[in-house]
Amino acid sequence: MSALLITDIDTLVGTHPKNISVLKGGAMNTLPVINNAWILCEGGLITGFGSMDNLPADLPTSLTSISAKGGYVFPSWCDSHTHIVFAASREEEFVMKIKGKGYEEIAAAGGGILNSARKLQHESEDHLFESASIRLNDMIKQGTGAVEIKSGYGLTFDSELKMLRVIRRLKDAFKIPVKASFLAAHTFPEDYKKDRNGYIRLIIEQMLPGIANEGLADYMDVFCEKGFFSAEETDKLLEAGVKYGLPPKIHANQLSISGGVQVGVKHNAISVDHLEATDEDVINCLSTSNTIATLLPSCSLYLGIPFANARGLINANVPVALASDFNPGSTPSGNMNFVVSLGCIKLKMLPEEAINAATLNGAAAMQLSDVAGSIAIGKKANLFITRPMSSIAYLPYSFGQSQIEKIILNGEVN
Ligand SMILES: N=CN[C@@H](CCC(=O)O)C(=O)O
Ligand SMILES: [Zn+2]
Repeated sequence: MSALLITDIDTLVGTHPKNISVLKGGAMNTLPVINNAWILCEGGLITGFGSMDNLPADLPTSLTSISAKGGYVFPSWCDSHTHIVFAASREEEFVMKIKGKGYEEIAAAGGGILNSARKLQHESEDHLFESASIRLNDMIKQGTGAVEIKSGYGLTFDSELKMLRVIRRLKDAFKIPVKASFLAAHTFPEDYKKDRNGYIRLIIEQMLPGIANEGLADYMDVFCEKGFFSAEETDKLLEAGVKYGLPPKIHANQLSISGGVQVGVKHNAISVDHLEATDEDVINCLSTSNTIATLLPSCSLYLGIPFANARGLINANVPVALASDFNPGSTPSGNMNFVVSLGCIKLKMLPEEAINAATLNGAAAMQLSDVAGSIAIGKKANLFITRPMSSIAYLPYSFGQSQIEKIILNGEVN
């Protein structure tokens, strides 16, 4: 693999000191840059960067050199919350929503997650891998360079493991870091609607040991929400997950104050995600923890539900991450450029805050801060080069349009 040198970078963005793994509160507004810069990648890693005035003379002999032609270079987006393994789209529900039906109503009528679970049961592992690969390639073209993917459309022992095996294949096949979350507790399958404890036992006594045995998951996820899993049920599930070495990353407070944040924090969740419903207790609870608040503004936009209180969280010194939530029901989009724009437009995050939330804090929400999320020596050389832009703020400002010209993965132009 030859080394890659990128020169003539108008602005190299996100040159945080390597020891900073997550940004909280006021620190989220600090986005260090180098103007008129170069960056060197060797062996798939960032091995040097600096100002063009100090371009080293002793460069590797086998070197590919490209000019950024006055564009900006960013660390790739770190999308820490997705559900991209699914069997089929759900545009029939999209039309129901246009006609006025709500997310909970559609779910109660057998749509929603159960609809996706029905569609996934008979889908082959190969087919799921192929369709998820197409989605992941699209996301990479839009600047994503690290991703978390959830199970949760299986809801049976075989189908949950099938989903997790697909995620493992994605881990092996793609050049970007991929993390897997086990989300059998996404909803109660039809057969267990009247036997909730039975399903929880199935997860704890059969699925978790099976998954641990094959090393298929990195995290335990639960949809803690009215009509789905209660705080008490979530507590039990997270405790079991921790016993099998799976730290929690959970869905909390999407539709109501569910108690999920408090339960997540109790079990040292890496992140609690959604938080469209938030009150003072939730913010206070997070502000005294190390748990990241992962906000998913594309979901709010698509479902027409409230946007999370990013300002309240940042003001309370909580680390905030932004992610896509790409899934067939509530967010059929994995475009992180758009997520960053929504972070600014609807969550009132400053461009620097939104970019940090979608890079370094996204990496932290996948425990990947040592390899991704900023421009630092030794991190993976997953980057994107933009067109020339007038400022950093132009990126989220030009919403719905891509400024990305080139994708670099593992130090190679893609
Ligand atoms: N809320 C739970 N899970 C997904 C939606 C799943 C679906 O509707 O298929 C989410 O994060 O939005
Ligand atoms: Zn989700």
